[in-house]
Amino acid sequence: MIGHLPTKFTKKMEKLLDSEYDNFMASYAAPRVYGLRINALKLAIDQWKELSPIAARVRPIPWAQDGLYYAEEDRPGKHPHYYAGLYYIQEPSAMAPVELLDVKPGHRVLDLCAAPGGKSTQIAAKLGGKGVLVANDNAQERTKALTKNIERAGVRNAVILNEVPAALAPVFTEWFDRILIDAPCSGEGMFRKDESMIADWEKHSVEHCAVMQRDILRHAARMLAPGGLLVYSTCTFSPEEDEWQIAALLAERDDFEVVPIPQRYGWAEGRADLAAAAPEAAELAEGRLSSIEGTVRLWPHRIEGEGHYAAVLRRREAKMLERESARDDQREEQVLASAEAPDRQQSQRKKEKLLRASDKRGSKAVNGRGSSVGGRKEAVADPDPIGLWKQFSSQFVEGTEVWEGHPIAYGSRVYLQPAGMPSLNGLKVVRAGWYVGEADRGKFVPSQPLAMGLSKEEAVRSISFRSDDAQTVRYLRGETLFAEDDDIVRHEDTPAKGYVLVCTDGYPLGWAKYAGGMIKNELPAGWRWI
Ligand SMILES: C[S@@+](CC[C@H](N)C(=O)[O-])C[C@H]1O[C@@H](n2cnc3c(N)ncnc32)[C@H](O)[C@@H]1O
Repeated sequence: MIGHLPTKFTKKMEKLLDSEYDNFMASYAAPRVYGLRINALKLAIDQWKELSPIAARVRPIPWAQDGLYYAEEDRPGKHPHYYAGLYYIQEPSAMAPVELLDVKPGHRVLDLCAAPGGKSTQIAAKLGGKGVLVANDNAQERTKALTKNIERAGVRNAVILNEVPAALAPVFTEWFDRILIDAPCSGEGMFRKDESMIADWEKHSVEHCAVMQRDILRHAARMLAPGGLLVYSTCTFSPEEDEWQIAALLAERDDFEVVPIPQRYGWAEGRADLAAAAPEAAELAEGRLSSIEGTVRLWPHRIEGEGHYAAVLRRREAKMLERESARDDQREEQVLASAEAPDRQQSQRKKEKLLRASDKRGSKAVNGRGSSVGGRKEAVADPDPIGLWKQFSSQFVEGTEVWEGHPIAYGSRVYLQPAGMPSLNGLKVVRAGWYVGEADRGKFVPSQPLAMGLSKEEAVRSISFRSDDAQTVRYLRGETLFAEDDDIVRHEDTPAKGYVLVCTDGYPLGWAKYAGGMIKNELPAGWRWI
């Protein structure tokens, strides 16, 4: 492995690490560690341990509340609990940034570079269903995995967008309490986990990444409410992408300050000495430059995890300082005018195209993915999808009257959108909220994300198989199952026939339709066991 590392990289690291260099290089020969994070939206670690065959072999990840190391041979991605969204498989160091973000239920949180959604699902668990998660990624293809991961985790209060930060900033100015920038980076910290990152590193230069990061940070700063926190993280070691980015932001924004991260778990402090070489460092007072020591570097030779960098920044309560306003606003407008115009025009053109396509089909949501629910035929436009949802939910779902969020319709699809969102007009919206289903020929068809976001108790009809029962995998493979009326858990006055929530160990996997002893599988093809 060490032999594959580019010389340019090893030379740079030698200079950076000095006496620690040999230990660092030795870490590439050490086996990598594996992590999963229990989804607190569904259950607590202790509850999962009672159900899981691998519970005896996991160990806590010190810096992550619900994080656990597991043994590679246990392959938790091949267990029904994974399909039920009981955990997310995530590299241990990658769990650190959200722990630093201090998310509380009720916050408005932006995950600006969110795909495939590891940190979004972690944020959602910390919100506990209260407040708003806006998960965004500028890569359309990657928002598919993001959406599926958020939906599998049973998140009810997320809006998923596919935008560039410049398009979001005017819509969400000073709107968020918490912002995470898990920035696209040169990925030097991931060389051990994923060797393909080495080829990428040689292709995408550190300088190119640094320019992108600067742009992302600048727009993110506009979206943070005074008093709010922003966490900036990368999985790379290059100072240009780490400490330099923080130096540049501090130089540009007097109202931002570093919140020092306590040195624990073998984490190392950020390198103010390296920040001093940033082009903007000369504009920084000594105290602000040295505050960059309060950021952290996670080195693979010091911890059980891959390489990472993280900084916590607070926007002070006071409004932006006078000095900044005139000159910087002018400059920012110029940057926006040049960067934003093509993006927004393109976004508007794309949206219009999607809406035209949607009108033609008369049924599809603005996400433009054109996927039908449950592999069925396309839905037929219905004049009142929200009315049909209300009717459906009053019959099939318990307790919706206390749910947060309000129904909105895009074509025939219905979403529950978190309260208080600004208008999303003009933005590329992948999910306008929790996608609960769609109207089709006067009926409401519940969605897979609705199933995943419910608890067993909320469905008026359910059936649960143990995770080691062959029926569970058969359901996940899309097969028809057989049962008796008495196997369907329901209220006395509810007939056995109809939609039933299929669960494993009590946690939802998807819908089926029960009639006369047959459980007809409604699991969409893309959600099946592979
Ligand atoms: C390190 S990955 C994020 C990983 C993710 N936070 C997770 O935990 O699963 C960086 C992401 O940033 C996205 N990205 C790159 N440039 C972006 C931009 N200008 N705005 C928003 N997202 C961007 C990439 O598509 C990529 O998905």
